[in-house]
Amino acid sequence: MALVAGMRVGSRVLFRPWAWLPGAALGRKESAARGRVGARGFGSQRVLVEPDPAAGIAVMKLKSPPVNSLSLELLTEFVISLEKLENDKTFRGIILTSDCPGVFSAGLDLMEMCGKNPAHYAEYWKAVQELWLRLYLSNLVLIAAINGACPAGGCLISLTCDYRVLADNPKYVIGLNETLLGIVAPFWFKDTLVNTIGHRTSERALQLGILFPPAEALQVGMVDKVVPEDQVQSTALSVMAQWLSIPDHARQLTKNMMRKATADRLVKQRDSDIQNFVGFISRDSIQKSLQVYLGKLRQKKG
Ligand SMILES: CCCCCCCCCCCC/C=C/CC(=O)SCCNC(=O)CCNC(=O)[C@H](O)C(C)(C)COP(=O)(O)OP(=O)(O)OC[C@H]1O[C@@H](n2cnc3c(N)ncnc32)[C@H](O)[C@@H]1OP(=O)(O)O
Repeated sequence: MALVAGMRVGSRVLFRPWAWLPGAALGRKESAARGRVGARGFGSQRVLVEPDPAAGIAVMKLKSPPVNSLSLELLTEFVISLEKLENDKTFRGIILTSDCPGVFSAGLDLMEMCGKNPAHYAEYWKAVQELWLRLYLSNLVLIAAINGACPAGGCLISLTCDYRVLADNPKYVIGLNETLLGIVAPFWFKDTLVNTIGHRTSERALQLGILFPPAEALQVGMVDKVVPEDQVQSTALSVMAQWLSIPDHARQLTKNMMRKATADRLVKQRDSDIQNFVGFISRDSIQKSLQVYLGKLRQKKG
């Protein structure tokens, strides 16, 4: 077996880019929970996993009501489920979707970024980085079945997937809307977007914080297919079949070739990226902006 840049070619699991990342190792309890997934569903409180070993795929459903905001707990459970599937050779692909009606994910949990201390912000940001790195460089085919609104961090998660299917509902907007909150998308959010929709469209979308409705999302390439709501899952399954018809080793090496440089940019500066986040989010002006935004979200109801 040849070794290419740390990847063992000839076995199904070609690369585990996170294995050497600081802080990537799971604790003993979590490690013990790993193992073969088998045919029964597994998962955790916030991440449901429905395996189909015969097909070599699993459907992963985010289930953190009301809006799948990416709390520290959800991020942790997400990473654990992902690693379980990555480590089980039965699985070649994951369909990522939501169990919360009308929302794929509301993005990063604003409560994790408001009124906490620097140590908490650092821990939180490290978890956000970790999930992005694992998703972005995953060996598995990832298909996002986007069955709800998909702003900011929710959009980022979908952008790490190899293919995005969006339900045709005008409420299901998608984009990196950070500027609308008075915050700035970090460089690796930006890079992920640029790699998907190109520089000029990203520049406009990021500065204006555009949340694209389905037809526009399709037009700019933010998603690959828009289908009626009741066809999202079946479309994701047929797209998956097409991607799984490609030999794993060739597809995985190609994916790595396309994505590694982008991931490496973050890997090389994880600590400084955490420090930037902590410094930025701790500013009084940023805390005020987030509070105002949260207030508007709550008022919307009343
Ligand atoms: C000098 C340069 C330095 C650069 C350094 C850079 C350093 C980094 C900078 C920081 C970057 C940080 C990046 C952040 C990315 C993000 O993901 S931020 C999150 C953005 N998310 C949003 O804007 C979405 C907000 N939510 C919504 O729009 C809606 O909730 C929805 C469309 C998703 C769903 O609508 P609906 O079904 O009507 O539900 P709601 O009634 O609105 O919400 C229910 C409930 O949930 C609460 N909630 C909603 N979103 C969030 C969230 N993201 N986090 C926490 N909580 C959320 C909402 O307030 C309601 O709560 P209550 O029931 O009222 O208590």
